[in-house]
Amino acid sequence: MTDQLKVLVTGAAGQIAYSLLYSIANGDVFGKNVSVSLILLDIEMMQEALGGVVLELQDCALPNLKKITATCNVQEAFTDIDYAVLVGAMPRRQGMERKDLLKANAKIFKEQGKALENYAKKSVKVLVVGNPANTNCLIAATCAPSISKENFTCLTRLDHNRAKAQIATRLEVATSAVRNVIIWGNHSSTQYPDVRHATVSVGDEAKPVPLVVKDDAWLNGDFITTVQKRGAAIIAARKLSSAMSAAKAICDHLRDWHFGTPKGEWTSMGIYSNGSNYGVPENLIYSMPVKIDENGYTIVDGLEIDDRSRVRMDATANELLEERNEAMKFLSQSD
Ligand SMILES: NC(=O)C1=CN([C@@H]2O[C@H](COP(=O)(O)OP(=O)(O)OC[C@H]3O[C@@H](n4cnc5c(N)ncnc54)[C@H](O)[C@@H]3O)[C@@H](O)[C@H]2O)C=CC1
Ligand SMILES: O=C([O-])CC(=O)C(=O)O
Repeated sequence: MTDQLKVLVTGAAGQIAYSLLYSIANGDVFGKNVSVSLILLDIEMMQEALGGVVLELQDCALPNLKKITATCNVQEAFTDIDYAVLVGAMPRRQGMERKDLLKANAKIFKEQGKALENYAKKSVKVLVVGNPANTNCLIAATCAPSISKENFTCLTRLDHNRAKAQIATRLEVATSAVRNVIIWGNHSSTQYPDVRHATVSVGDEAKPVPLVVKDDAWLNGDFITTVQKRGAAIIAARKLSSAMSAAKAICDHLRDWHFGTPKGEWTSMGIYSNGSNYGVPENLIYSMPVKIDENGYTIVDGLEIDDRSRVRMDATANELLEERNEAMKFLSQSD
């Protein structure tokens, strides 16, 4: 494993980045034995504020933080990077769905896909956070054809963590006792949070979540809608979208991708579908359960899908197909 990493964070003057950068720079994500060069990209207008973020990072006096580069220059930002954490994008406001952001944000991911193609290492690992995350990720991957599609992922770990926390709260157990929830599909209100294969530790035993919860009406109803609508609930309360929990989820996603998932556990990531798993159409970024080791991620295959799940998984795929149509129209109309 390399002992030096170049990590790009876009939207670096924004609110998610403010909660994220310390953890990356402190070694909580890539380990304490790795020195990190942080590249912070934001638009020109935000450079003064970004300068303040740099001052604060310096003042943290972190031993692993080798270098900080703050820039609005895309070529400088993307050159030779190992990780691209693409956060920079417009957030939604109350009353919007995440797909309403596609028009505003698609051009960012087109430009950054091209920058990945032209300047990044071919082994770069890309995490798209900016919404609509799945379709922005597909745009970036489409614009970077020489980089393996497997290297493009989007963040659904926040939804995964939300699902886990809902179950843990309901059962009054630690979140660490709940394993193997799944988020299927789009990071949107059509996502399907699935606990049919999840377990909860009771004493020394891992028991199926549905057997321990003993309330299928809740599991098929309020549990699902709470997770689906959690982002909107946070916006309604804060008048700003989630940032602390989003940053934590980004760290979880990156750490698992870098070091692997714990033995016996999977996680949820938005990944490229080649059409071979769970009836998900080809050429979508769709959230699925994955296990990760030193060879990369593998989709957890062979889980039984019941009729009710099938309907939910297809509904979220259909929404992604609609978003893809809009995105491809945008790509073909713009140069
Ligand atoms: N996938 C997920 O689970 C989540 C996704 N999000 C999304 O993350 C995105 C960022 O959210 P916040 O940090 O709260 O927004 P924010 O508005 O606080 O920060 C966004 C930053 O991106 C910058 N930016 C805009 N265009 C850029 C470009 N072309 N290159 C580099 N930087 C650029 C802005 O200047 C701003 O500083 C939003 O789209 C939000 O909806 C938020 C929470 C969870
Ligand atoms: O809801 C939003 O717009 C922000 C987000 O993606 C989330 O909190 O999951």
